[in-house]
Amino acid sequence: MRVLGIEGTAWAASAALYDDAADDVFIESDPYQPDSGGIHPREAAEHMGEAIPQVVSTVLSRAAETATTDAGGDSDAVDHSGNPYGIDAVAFSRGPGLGPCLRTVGTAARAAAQRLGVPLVGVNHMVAHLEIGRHQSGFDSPVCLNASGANAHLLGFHNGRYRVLGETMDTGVGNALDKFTRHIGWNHPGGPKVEAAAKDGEFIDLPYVVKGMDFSFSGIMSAAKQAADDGEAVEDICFSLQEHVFGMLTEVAERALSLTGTDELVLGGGVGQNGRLQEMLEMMCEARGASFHAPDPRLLRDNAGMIAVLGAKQFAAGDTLPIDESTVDPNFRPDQVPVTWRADEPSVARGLAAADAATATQRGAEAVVDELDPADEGLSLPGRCVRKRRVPKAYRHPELDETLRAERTTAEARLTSQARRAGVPTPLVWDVDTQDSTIWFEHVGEADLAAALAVEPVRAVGKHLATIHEVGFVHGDPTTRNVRIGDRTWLIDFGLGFYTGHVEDHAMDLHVFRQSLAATANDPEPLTRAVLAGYREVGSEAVLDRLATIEDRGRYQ
Ligand SMILES: C[C@@H](O)[C@H](NC(=O)OP(=O)(O)OC[C@H]1O[C@@H](n2cnc3c(N)ncnc32)[C@H](O)[C@@H]1O)C(=O)O
Ligand SMILES: [Fe+2]
Repeated sequence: MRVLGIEGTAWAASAALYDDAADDVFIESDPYQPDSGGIHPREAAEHMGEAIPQVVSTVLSRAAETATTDAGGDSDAVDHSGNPYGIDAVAFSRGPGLGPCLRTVGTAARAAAQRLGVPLVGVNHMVAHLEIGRHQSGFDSPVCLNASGANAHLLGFHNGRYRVLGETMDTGVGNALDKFTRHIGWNHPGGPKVEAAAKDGEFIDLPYVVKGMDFSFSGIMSAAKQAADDGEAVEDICFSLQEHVFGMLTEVAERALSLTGTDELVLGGGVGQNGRLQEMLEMMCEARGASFHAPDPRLLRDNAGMIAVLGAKQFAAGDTLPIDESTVDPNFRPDQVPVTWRADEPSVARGLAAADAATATQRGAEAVVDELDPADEGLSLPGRCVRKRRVPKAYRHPELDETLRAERTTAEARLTSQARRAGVPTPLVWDVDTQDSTIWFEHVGEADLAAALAVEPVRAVGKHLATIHEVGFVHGDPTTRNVRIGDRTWLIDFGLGFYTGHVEDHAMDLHVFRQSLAATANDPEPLTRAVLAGYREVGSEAVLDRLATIEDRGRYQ
């Protein structure tokens, strides 16, 4: 099967030919390069108008040549399907992206499909960014980190869709870097220039914001611009931006591996070309015994090859688009796509129960937790005891690593006790060593909630979250792995918690929990209702209203 792919969501006017028999991808691209500043949507669309016909024509010439070559000179062996190129379908990027660019590309794709007399396939650009990595790696059901210009998110296949496990709460990662470089007068794209300048930089402290598997770049970008205005060396800012921003992405990727019990990670998106980001992800995966795959740069940045490859999978699954239903969608979210081509494949969370049962030592996203004999630790305690140690993360800059481990250990010890005083079941804290980022806890519960999801404990989590919010702090990472179940429902792991009275922060806490349910539950609906019902028992209606707004912002499903 041979598919013509067309891409043009923002800056890359690109066409490609994918031949599944040879697993060969031929790509022809013509990037739009603004003279100054960032991408101007109108200029970019004009570029698409001129460049798309040319790149398509180059790819069609190639298709014509290879159609006869493939046949070994015997043209009868080629199914020309009414065209001389042996092309079976035309796939195009339907969104997300810049409206004017998408419309130009949509028109070109419809025209090509009609001219060739083949079906049209509408591809989600984000899903294409991650499917290309899965395709190349041969992984079963990986967690996918998409680090692109306009987006940044973690996705995993579950219940027929790519679920958003976590994502940026504001700008995409590439756009964040590009905004900084624009501020200091560098033109688009800024990412590669940041990478080059970072080589000579030294570490300065910048904001670092993760909430469960979600994260935010607005604070760090303002701080970076301010640092430049204050005369800090640009190399130092670039170096530190990479250490913080990619540290955040690597941390949330690790949390997603831990939550889903998966040991496969693939990278996608233009920022994925960054050597430091790849190095961090590689180191993180190696430390936890996971496999990591980053596609070649030509398939990471925007390109039609990834559109053609996913287009071929969709076409094989019968997932084609009638011309009169083929309008583009600038806000097309990855979780809106029915994943027709993976119908019976395993969920990203397939290893959950097994991973949970595996060992007495639990390797969470940031700590190693061991059950131990208190006497061996020189402690005289009445019951079972676990030791939680935040191990240094080799991928993280040592200074940042030390700060985060110390802050989180302190926060965890303090908030675990405070939640308990507010009436929320949490383990007793036996001892704390902040130097060594270690806490000794009372052992609680029989299993993680993730391993045995049920309505009653989920309702209790809703109530517990409302209780701590009323006292004035958030948990920060309330996933189904941070809840222990047994005769009661305990909250654990308050390391990302902080004091706040803001409705937005409280609602984010609930949102993080709901996201973790959607990513791992077979039937998340009743669980979602239960957590809201539990919250309503003690919490404020304003928080529930805000949750609806947050989820609307991202149009979560
Ligand atoms: C919607 C779609 O149009 C958009 N695509 C996009 O923005 O192009 P993409 O090729 O995926 O990513 C481009 C971004 O990738 C950054 N970038 C490229 N090379 C980089 C590098 N070495 N280090 C850091 N960032 C880099 C650029 O600065 C730019 O922000 C998206 O996928 O979000
Ligand atoms: Fe992209």
